[in-house]
Amino acid sequence: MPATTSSPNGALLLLRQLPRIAGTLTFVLFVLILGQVLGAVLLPLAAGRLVAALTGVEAAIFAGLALLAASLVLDVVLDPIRSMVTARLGTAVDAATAQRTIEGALRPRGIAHLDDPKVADAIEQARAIGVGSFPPREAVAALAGLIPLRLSGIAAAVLLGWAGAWWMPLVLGAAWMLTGHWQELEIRRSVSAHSGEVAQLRQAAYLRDLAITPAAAKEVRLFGLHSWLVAGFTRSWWAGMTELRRTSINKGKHSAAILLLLIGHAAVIGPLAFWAAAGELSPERLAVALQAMLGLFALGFAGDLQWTLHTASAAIPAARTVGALTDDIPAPALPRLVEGLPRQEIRFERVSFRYPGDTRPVLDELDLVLPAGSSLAIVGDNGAGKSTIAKLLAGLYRPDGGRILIDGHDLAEYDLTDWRRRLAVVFQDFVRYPLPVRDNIGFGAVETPVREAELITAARLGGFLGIEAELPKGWDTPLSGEFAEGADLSGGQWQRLALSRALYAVRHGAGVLVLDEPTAQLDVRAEHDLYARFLEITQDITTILVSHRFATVRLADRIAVLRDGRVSEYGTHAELLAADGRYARMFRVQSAPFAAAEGNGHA
Ligand SMILES: Nc1ncnc2c1ncn2[C@@H]1O[C@H](COP(=O)(O)OP(=O)(O)OP(=O)(O)O)[C@@H](O)[C@H]1O
Repeated sequence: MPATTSSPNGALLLLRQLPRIAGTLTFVLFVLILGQVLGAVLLPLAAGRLVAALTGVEAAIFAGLALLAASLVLDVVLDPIRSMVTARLGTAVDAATAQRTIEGALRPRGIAHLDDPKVADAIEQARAIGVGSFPPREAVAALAGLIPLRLSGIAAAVLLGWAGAWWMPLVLGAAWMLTGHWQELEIRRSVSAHSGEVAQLRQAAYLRDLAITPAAAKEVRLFGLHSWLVAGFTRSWWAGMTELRRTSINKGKHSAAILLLLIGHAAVIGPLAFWAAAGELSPERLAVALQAMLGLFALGFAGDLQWTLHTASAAIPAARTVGALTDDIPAPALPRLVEGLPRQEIRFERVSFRYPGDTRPVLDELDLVLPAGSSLAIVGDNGAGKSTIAKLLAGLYRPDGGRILIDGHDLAEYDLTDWRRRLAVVFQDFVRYPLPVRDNIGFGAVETPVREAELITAARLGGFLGIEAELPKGWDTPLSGEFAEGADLSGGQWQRLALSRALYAVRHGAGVLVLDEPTAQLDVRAEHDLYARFLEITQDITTILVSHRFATVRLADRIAVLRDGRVSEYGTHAELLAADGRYARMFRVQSAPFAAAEGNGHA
């Protein structure tokens, strides 16, 4: 999963990308910037003419006033337009950065890259959280301020050379540029040192979200976390920002910079004063030269503009890193799996797997066979690797060793797009989309428009039918209390919805159904109803059922017990009970309270 190394200079990268992101807007902005610079050039010339008028050259008054008016018009009239263009360009850059990040994060066929801390960091940074909520559009605004500043500094240098002497801008310009460069280096060092380790700001963002989003609202109140959250957020935020703002300049260099600038100015003012006193420099030229000399500061350190530019543009190389994420094998290079598989079996052959960064394998040369059209329940302790099997089957991770064979075809050698359409999976941590019910179910086959009849059939099989009738807008109710006429569901209702989504996918051609703890949140009746429909649901398809409930497990044709990364027992419910191994013991433990209750009832 190679990611190109990111360039630390986001500002340059931003400048290079601007014409590609929004060519016309960039062009307009640069024309406006030139207008602004022209205004800055005209101002000292106007002052010169006006001084000339005051000292007797009467005709100069008109030219002076005209130049002054032109300078004001360029500044006053163009400024709001420039702000508008800058804002629109900034929005375009934000959109392009977000799009690049989204595309890059979604590109790899698996999800292992999301477990890679480097990629996770780059994603955080590209989201512009890492560097203190400075979105890239602020870098565009800083750039739009910095470019005219620098150009007007160059223009001032030319004027100083013309009005004073050719060497003056060289001496003073060099002093400003050198001192500015020292500070720029400090800023860049600070941004690149801290943008990579943004733990404090990430922590602050997490605490903020805990406080303001519904997900944790219940527990935050129950545990009385209010003060803890506010104090924690404030501490992390300021710690992060202080770190980020720490652009300390070396004291020796700071003194040298002040001395250098003092010498530079003295070297210019001295001769100007001397020449003016000696009558060798006209008052007009003196006025222009002095104004231009003051204007040269624009070549030096630009404080917050530079800081914002480097901080806010840090998201640009990060987005490039994420945007450049690739798959090990480009998807188009892989052949497509034959349609309608499996017809014979799904086979895990000596499959080993450990999560990125983990040392302990979850699966260790696991062998497992599931005949097509039948159902298999997988049982095992918490953390045994049951859900991991589902993730590997969906190609979300690749095995480190061994093969997953679909009718003899190794999944690793095929384009997964078609295979994933064959899969309908309800993960244990399925997503609760805050979208209309219709979409929540329709996501099972997103490429076809949702038809009412299919929606109803899937909802009936999943046990959701009837719940929609109680919702404010029926099938079109957004499933979140945060929307007008929206509603939230109970845990069990969400589970029925997720099941309906998977069964909707089955009705659209998915031939393998994977249910990870499908009854964990169902009430007794709903669970019973599901069992009653189990045969109808799994008819003609291949089913994998992960469950801790033996009443669910025993519905399956075969059962596999997972232990130490391998299958330790395999067979029908009756066979495994007869074998009197671990399965039989677990079954007895779970059914004991019921057996006792029944016994008491009969007594
Ligand atoms: N994304 C991940 N990154 C690192 N480790 C993970 C990840 N997901 C799961 N694990 C680890 O892999 C092991 C197997 O997890 P898995 O979810 O497959 O277990 P399980 O058998 O489904 O457990 P349960 O019965 O609790 O649902 C666990 O030790 C877990 O901590």
